[in-house]
Formats: sequence, C-alpha cells, structure tokens
Amino acid sequence: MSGVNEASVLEALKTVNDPELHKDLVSLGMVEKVTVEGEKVGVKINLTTPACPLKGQIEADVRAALARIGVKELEVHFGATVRAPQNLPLPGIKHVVAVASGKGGVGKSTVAANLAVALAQEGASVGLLDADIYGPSQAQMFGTQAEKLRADEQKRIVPLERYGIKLVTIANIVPAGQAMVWRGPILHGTLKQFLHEVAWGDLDYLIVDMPPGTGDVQLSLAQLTKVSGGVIVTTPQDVARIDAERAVDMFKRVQVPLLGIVENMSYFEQGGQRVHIFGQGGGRRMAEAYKTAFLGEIPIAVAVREAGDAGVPVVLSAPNSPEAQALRQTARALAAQLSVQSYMLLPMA
Ligand SMILES: Nc1ncnc2c1ncn2[C@@H]1O[C@H](COP(=O)(O)OP(=O)(O)OP(=O)(O)O)[C@@H](O)[C@H]1O
Repeated sequence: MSGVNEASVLEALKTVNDPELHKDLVSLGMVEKVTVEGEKVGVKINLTTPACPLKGQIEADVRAALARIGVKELEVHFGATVRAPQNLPLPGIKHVVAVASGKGGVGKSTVAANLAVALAQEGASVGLLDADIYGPSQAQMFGTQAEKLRADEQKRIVPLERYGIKLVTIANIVPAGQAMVWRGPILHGTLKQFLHEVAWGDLDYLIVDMPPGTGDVQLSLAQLTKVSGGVIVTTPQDVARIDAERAVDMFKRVQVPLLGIVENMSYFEQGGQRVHIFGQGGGRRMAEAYKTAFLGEIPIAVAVREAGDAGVPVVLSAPNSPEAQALRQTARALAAQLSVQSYMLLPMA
C-alpha cells in the first residue's frame, strides 16, 4: 500500500460525491477524520442526517475510491449532524416541519406520528407538536390520554417523552371537547405558547401535525416561526388530491417551502400483490406537477390502524412489516430532502 497517507486518502475522497448534494464529501465538510496506521485506513464520515437513505451508496463509493489508490483494509464509520440554518427557527431547534393535508381523515396524524418516531429510531432528536387543536389525535397515537402536561420552574411546558420523542398535545392539557370552542386569536396564542414556551430542548426536527384544511393555524405557524418546509399527506383518490392541491397552494402563499408529498393508503397487499384500490400514481403525479419530491407511498394495512388505536405507532409495534418499512423509508426521504433544501436555500451554521 505504498504511498497511501492521509493526504492521498483525502484526495481520493474528493472524487466521491454526496449523491443528493452533488458535491464531493471533502468540500461538503463531511470527512470528519482520516487515520492511516500501517495497512489500516479509517475514515469517519459525518452525514447531514442520521436518517440518511444513501448511507450504503456513500460507503460503497468511498470503498471504491480508496480501493483505486490501493487501500486494502478500510473501516468506514458514520456520524451525523443535522445541518441547521444560521438563524434557528426556535432556540435549540434546527428544523420545524409542518405535516398537512387538504382534508381530514387521510392519515396525516398517523403519518406525522410514525415519521417522528422513525426519525428518532434513526438517532435524531425529535419533537412532535400536535397543532390540530380542534381535533387532537396524538395523545391517542401515543397512549398518553391519561397524562397531564406540567410546567417547569420557568413556567414552561415540559413535553411528555414517549418512544424517544418529545410530545406536546392540547389533549394533555384540557379535557376532551373543551378546545372545540376556541377561536382564531386564542388558537394563535396557544400555538405561540406551544412553540415558544415549551422546554423542547435541543431538537433536530420538530414535526408539527397541522389541522386538516387551510386555515388560521397554518397562517399562525408561518407567522410565529421559520418553517423549514411542509409535507403534504394525500390519498390516491381525486377528491383528496384536489384538496391536497389547496394545501400546496396554502404553503406557497405563506412562503413555506414544500418538501414533498406522501401518499397514504396507496395500496393493499394481498398474497404478495399490490392492489391499488383507489388508483395508482396520483401522489407521484402531483409531486411532478408541483416539482417537489415524492417522499413515499404507505399501504393501507390493519396493523397501522391497530397501532394507532393501541397507542404504539406501527414503526415500533410491527417494525418489520411492509407498512413500517414504507414509513421508515418516507422518513429517510424527508430527512434527505431537508438536508438538500437546507444546503440549497439557507446559509449553513
Ligand atoms: N395506512 C393506513 N392503513 C390503515 N389505516 C390507516 C392508515 N393511515 C391512517 N389510518 C387510519 O385512518 C384513520 C384516520 O387517520 P388519522 O387520524 O391519522 O387521519 P388524519 O388525516 O390525521 O385525520 P384528522 O384530519 O381527523 O386529524 C385512523 O383510524 C388511522 O388509524
């Protein structure tokens, strides 16, 4: 292995591009450490998110590049630091992500809950804010109905901790039904409190489960904080898509970048076959039309509904099921999209 040293390893790594950012790992500052000890070379790559979907490809490309300069014994280690905009949206919080839908019942809350838990499973610090103040579902999804949120000495709300994420929902503050009478200004005030007066701590991602439709809360969120991006959950039916298009328009009007589309209840698996009950490809076509990413398609499955009812999201209750895998893949695609969006649009810290 004559001639291999730290400098030549770095030179070789300059030929490896991040597949999404289309720039080499060295210029992107992703090579954290290179060690050469005799025949042994060690490389530590710092990914832009622990939920990186292309880790395998990056490792293969690094191995190929170093094999070309004669490295035979190579250890590749990965770390991850989620990149943040220079001005954080909220103290300690790197990204606020709004999960929205044009109409109710498309599975927005289910998708938001599973995305949050899947990102945490990958090693990210995640919070979930249930901003669906009229019809909160996250206490049900996480089995926290009997709990009450408390305040710390500074009178900030302390989030509940479940399955590795921090959770705040109105359902853990007021008795069920009481929130229904609230009006616009109170909604705004409540959302403000949920964003600014919660001891969220340091978070890579704060996922916000938005109310269905396009209304006051959407506007308030955009006014109260810098939202990194919005995700739209839709189902393949035409009606849901027309509503989803309204949600796309709403994000545009409040200048929240669109991160992508998730199609829920896309198909049903029967004897190894995918049955597309409501037609095929609607979400993907919509993503193409809006020049945004298609983040994933989630099958309709009994396990998803049962998991929601039991208070344990399906990525935890049945982690190897096709539906959990689809949700995890969607979470990775979302994280990757945020890395790309942050890299392209925002000056990095
Ligand atoms: N992929 C799926 N497979 C099976 N059931 C699902 C799936 N996604 C969601 N559901 C079920 O559909 C119902 C509605 O889901 P959810 O509450 O997440 O929808 P929503 O869009 O957030 O609704 P709302 O607008 O009322 O808040 C729930 O019972 C949930 O368990």
